[in-house]
Amino acid sequence: MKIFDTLSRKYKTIKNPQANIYSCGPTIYDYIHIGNARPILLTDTLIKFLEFKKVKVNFLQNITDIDDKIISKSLETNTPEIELTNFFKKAYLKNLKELKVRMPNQIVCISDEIKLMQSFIDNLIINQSAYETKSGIYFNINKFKSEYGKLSNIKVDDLISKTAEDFFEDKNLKADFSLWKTTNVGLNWDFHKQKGRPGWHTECVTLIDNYFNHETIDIHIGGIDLQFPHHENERIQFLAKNNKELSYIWMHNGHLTVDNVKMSKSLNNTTHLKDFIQTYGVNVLRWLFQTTHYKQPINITDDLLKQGVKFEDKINNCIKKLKQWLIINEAKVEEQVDEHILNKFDKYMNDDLNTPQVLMLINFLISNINKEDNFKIKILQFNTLKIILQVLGFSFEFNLNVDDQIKMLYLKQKEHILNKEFVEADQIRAILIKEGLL
Ligand SMILES: Nc1ncnc2c1ncn2[C@@H]1O[C@H](COP(=O)(O)OP(=O)(O)OP(=O)(O)O)[C@@H](O)[C@H]1O
Ligand SMILES: [Zn+2]
Repeated sequence: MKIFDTLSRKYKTIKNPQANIYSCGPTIYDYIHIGNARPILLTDTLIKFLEFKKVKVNFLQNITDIDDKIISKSLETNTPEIELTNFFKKAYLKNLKELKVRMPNQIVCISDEIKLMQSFIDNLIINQSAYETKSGIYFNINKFKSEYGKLSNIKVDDLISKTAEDFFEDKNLKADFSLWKTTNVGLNWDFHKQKGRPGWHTECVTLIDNYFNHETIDIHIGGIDLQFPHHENERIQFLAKNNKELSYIWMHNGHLTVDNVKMSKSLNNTTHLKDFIQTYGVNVLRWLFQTTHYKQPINITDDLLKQGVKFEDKINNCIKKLKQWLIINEAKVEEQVDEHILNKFDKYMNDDLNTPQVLMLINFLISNINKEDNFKIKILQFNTLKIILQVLGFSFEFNLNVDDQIKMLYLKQKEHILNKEFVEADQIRAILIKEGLL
């Protein structure tokens, strides 16, 4: 499969029978919003497709439960950090369940691996890629001037004038980022005779380094806003410690926007995922993300959401009609699939997850199924549609088998309608709606 790699700015191919994948998880100081769900569902679609292709996936995700934003929220709301992060961790895991994602093989909270981070940092100090000052421990960018900035196409000299990293007098270079912050505010640990906590970039890279045995992973995923400084800083630390690339492919998703502005907590323009799911359901969200190539931004509008609801209705109606058709024609469901269409699906997905093209294929299949009279072709196409929808993570009532009693009721209801016995027909109608046949 071909995927665009942000580092080389080229398409790269995933060929191995096994893939190690890391996706930056959320910082848990609030409910996640639907923008945050974009990298989650991108990772899910990618993994479901790779597994469909029989690739064995090992997927690791972190949960950032040590962070400045968490400390601020804890102070603001007068809630202990641990209470706060426990609450939002539970909410996050519930979100993953509701999204019906392929769960990570491991989910690791940063606070459970502080020792690992300390030993990772010690490694960098020993090989002079990091240095200690009063305010903390910093990465020594001077040592990697030719490598640093490659992922985000930034030159170190430009960075020094632009960087937003806090400027501490005791850093060698303004752009040197912190691996460990000396502080006694918020949760902290003893390290090098000072109290402090790890920096965010070190949190992620340490997990990757440890859980994937210091080897280059296959795919690293995250939103485009993380490309710099977060991913740049992850990459350079891994390179400094292991003298290898962190990831073979860096995959970045575009933003979900509102009025063409990034959906973001700090801008107060978010819709919490839990609220979206309650109003629209997960299928509409998956559809929304698949309408556009994952690298492109998506601007969310009421009109777009209406189209998503229509898409879901269209599939539900197709399934209902097919069930009715099977009853009337006393036909049995068969297993065959349309290999030609599946090959097309494969081709589009192999092409850097071209989901917009796959959605067109789905629409084509639905209209074919609806108008097809030939029993074999109709079922063949439905089976193919079902596989495609499942790989894309959609949930529908795919089982076409109908209980004998419900079949009889359906036939009876048709008879009542024919005889103009509308009261009786309506009574049965309510049952049939409940059973998903009407
Ligand atoms: N509007 C968005 N569209 C797509 N992806 C997003 C959006 N906002 C955040 N992400 C992604 O969600 C993931 C989790 O990020 P993180 O927890 O750092 O979010 P965040 O930066 O706190 O969100 P916010 O920007 O709202 O403060 C990251 O991969 C990030 O790139
Ligand atoms: Zn990360």
